Amino acid sequence: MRYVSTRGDAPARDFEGVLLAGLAEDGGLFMPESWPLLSAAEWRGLRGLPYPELAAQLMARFTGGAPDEATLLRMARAAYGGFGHAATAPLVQVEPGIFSLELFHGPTLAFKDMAMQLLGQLFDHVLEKRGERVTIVGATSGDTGSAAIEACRDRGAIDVVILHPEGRTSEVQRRQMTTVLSSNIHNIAVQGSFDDCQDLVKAMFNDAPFRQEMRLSAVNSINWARIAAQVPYYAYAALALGAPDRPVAVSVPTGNFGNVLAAWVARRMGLPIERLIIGANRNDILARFLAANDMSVQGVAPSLSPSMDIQVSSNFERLLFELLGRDAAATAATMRRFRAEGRMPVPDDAWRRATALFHGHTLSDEGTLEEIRRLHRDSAYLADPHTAIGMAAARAHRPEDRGIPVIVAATAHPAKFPDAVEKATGIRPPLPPRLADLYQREERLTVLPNELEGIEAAVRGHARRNAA
Ligand SMILES: Cc1ncc(COP(=O)(O)O)c(C=O)c1O
Ligand SMILES: N[C@@H](CCOP(=O)(O)O)C(=O)O
Repeated sequence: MRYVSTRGDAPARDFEGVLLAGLAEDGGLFMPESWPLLSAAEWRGLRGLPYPELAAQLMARFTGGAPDEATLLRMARAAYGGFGHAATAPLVQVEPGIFSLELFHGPTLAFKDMAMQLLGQLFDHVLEKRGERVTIVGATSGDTGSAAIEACRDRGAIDVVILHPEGRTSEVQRRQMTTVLSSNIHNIAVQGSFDDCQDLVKAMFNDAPFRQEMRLSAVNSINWARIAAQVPYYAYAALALGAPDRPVAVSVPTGNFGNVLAAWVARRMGLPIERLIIGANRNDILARFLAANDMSVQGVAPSLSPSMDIQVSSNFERLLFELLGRDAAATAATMRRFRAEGRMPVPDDAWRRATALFHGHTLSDEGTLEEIRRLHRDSAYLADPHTAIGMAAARAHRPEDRGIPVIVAATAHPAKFPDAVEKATGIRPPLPPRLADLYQREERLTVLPNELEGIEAAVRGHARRNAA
């Protein structure tokens, strides 16, 4: 299995090369050269498998034998063994035809653990095999950071530097990152937005000498391995609801477009996912694109669902590449114009193809609170603000055929956003016992302006051991 860049000007790599490289050298994102397709019989054969076995079998379709399936299974068992639910990702019926796929039973209480716990194992395996070290630089609006930190803390061959937007995460999210005092973990609060943090990360990757010197690697969903490891949970839910013999729809609260892209990949692999519904908060660039082919950046505004306070959705480039018929030169030119002008010129026929499958829905903060309240009142279900947006989007855009169930990605535990949940329901969800003293723990972080030079200097300081 080989991977190519969406911008067509970087060497193709194998899975392990893609894992370590993160972003392609031409600034593009890696995509499989061709899609692994499973027959209906093969999908049926996966029904009822425990989650780690399913994950290992599907990941093996992307690794091309390195790592092999037996190694992947060992990793998946280790990755998901510590989850707080025996099913790993339980599927809960919330109302007729609408199901919550709970992806928040991992150590940091958000869906990021589903991929990141496996990535921690993968990095260890590949780095040990090659006798190499890496410096992981990541951007977070709150959840990727803590999941990466938890997965990589105290690992000998990895230094981790996470950038988060100062003051724009929930307190629980910030503390989950900054209270990990392991010597290989470093948190930088950037005076800017998540988009600024993500730009800084991409700029570090595009600075070739720095990238080489620091041996940079990525844990954001720009790294294909993240997307691959998010595919199995959609298969797990769809198979449980009758796929491949029954179509399903999926609704995903969306920011960087990684999670919904993983559902799209599952469809590309042959699962009958009939509709993909995107929930957005006021930072609704994707919903505006779907409604009117208006992909224009308007500046990031804080909301009650801070993990989705994103305007530039990195993974959209992967869908664009497909919509443009895998024309890498056209993808690169479109991305250059988007960066220069803040507006993405998507050809009309490509936009129409996107709208045939994707539906967008925007919810205000008031609407989010109302949805949390409604879910609690009508279904006795406590949802975090991100999940609530996915639920509202599912109800608004579910297929007309009510026999098609909608799987809603429940992306965070309500205890990560206790203020919003309490405001809506009067209930303050408690943190699990292992995090009960989170508010008393010592924090360590550096606050820096949104300037590449200073951030690179900080990364260099933290990652000295990696210098070539
Ligand atoms: C809780 C939560 N929900 C939804 C999202 C949006 O997911 P994605 O960025 O993959 O679109 C995020 C951030 O990624 C998140 O942390
Ligand atoms: N919401 C995310 C933003 C980064 O997304 P990623 O999927 O690209 O890592 C976060 O919580 O950090």
